[in-house]
Amino acid sequence: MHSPQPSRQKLRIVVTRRLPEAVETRMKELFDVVLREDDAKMSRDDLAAAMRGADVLVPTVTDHIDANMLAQAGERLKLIANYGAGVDHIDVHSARQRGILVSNTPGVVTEDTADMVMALILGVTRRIPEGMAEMQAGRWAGWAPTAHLGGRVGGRRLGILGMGRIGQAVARRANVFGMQVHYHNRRRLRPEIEEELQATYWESLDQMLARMDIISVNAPHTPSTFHLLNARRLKLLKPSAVVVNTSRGEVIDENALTRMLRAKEIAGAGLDVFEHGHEINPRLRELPNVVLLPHMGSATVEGRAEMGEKVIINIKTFADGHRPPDLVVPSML
Ligand SMILES: NC(=O)C1=CN([C@@H]2O[C@H](COP(=O)(O)OP(=O)(O)OC[C@H]3O[C@@H](n4cnc5c(N)ncnc54)[C@H](O)[C@@H]3O)[C@@H](O)[C@H]2O)C=CC1
Ligand SMILES: O=C(O)C(=O)CO
Repeated sequence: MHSPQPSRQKLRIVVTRRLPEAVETRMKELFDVVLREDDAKMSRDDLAAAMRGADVLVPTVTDHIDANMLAQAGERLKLIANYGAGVDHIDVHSARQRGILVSNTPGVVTEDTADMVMALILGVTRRIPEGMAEMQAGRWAGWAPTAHLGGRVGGRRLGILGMGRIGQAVARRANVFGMQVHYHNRRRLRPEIEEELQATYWESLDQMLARMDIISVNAPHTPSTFHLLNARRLKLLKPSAVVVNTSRGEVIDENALTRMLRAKEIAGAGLDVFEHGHEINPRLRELPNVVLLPHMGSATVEGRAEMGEKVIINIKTFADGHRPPDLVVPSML
């Protein structure tokens, strides 16, 4: 579909953030690459300039590449090789219309992010941050039969919203913890996978929400999932329910969730991602029944190195005139 590209050395690669050192070293060996000296998020103007000067841009989730930015990019940009699995910060449709390919790094983030889902579930249900705060403040007065009581996760009904790579990895873990796995997904899984995951499918998201003890959000942020968990749907949850989100903040109406947590209409939440990036609703920070993490679901040394390797493979394959293996096409979204 694309004419053969100029050789690797001739492609100018521009990276928007600092990447793990080994990844940057490998990129320098392989490509004509412009790396960052500092690690601040690029301003819109700097990002626009980076896009104009690159054959291949390597952005991250903090770079908002909308139709307007793409319109200013000029003719040079051919590939956006995203360092990350989620691509909701890139207007993939506009890129496609302009003949700019988009690739991402799926798969290598799966297990680490699923681990973090379990950490959030346990953190909220077993009240880990509250216990830690007590220890750090020197307030612990010793073991007591009625202190620090949380809820047992074994036997609880876990509803996974978005049963893709990460959702399925969460299901495997949840089975080991003795939870009952339920899911809602755009498409139902094949029977043999459902059986392996011991997962019950709900065609109706509303019906699933009303019956779950814990909800894990693992569907990507797309136009069809924006505020999928809106005030109306959040109200369907049991007051004892816990909501965990490691996908993207925009899938949940954060203000509605905050209001309901404050009113104890939802028992707790574990959030790794927020509706407005790192600007989180300040009221969330005041709540004891909430565990907040700074978007660190995929943050392992191993995972971040593998994400870099994936980016490099996508660029190399493209530079050799082939379709990048992790090409994102609008119909996937
Ligand atoms: N917190 C973190 O550090 C990380 C967050 N992520 C986020 O997790 C998301 C999911 O990643 P993967 O599991 O690898 O993606 P995936 O594409 O394998 O799975 C997503 C699933 O959601 C389903 N889905 C899409 N729209 C839906 C809808 N409207 N209703 C129900 N289901 C819907 C899809 O059919 C698919 O099965 C990424 O898009 C990214 O935003 C990914 C990695 C790390
Ligand atoms: O990969 C992603 O989508 C992330 O959010 C960070 O790893």
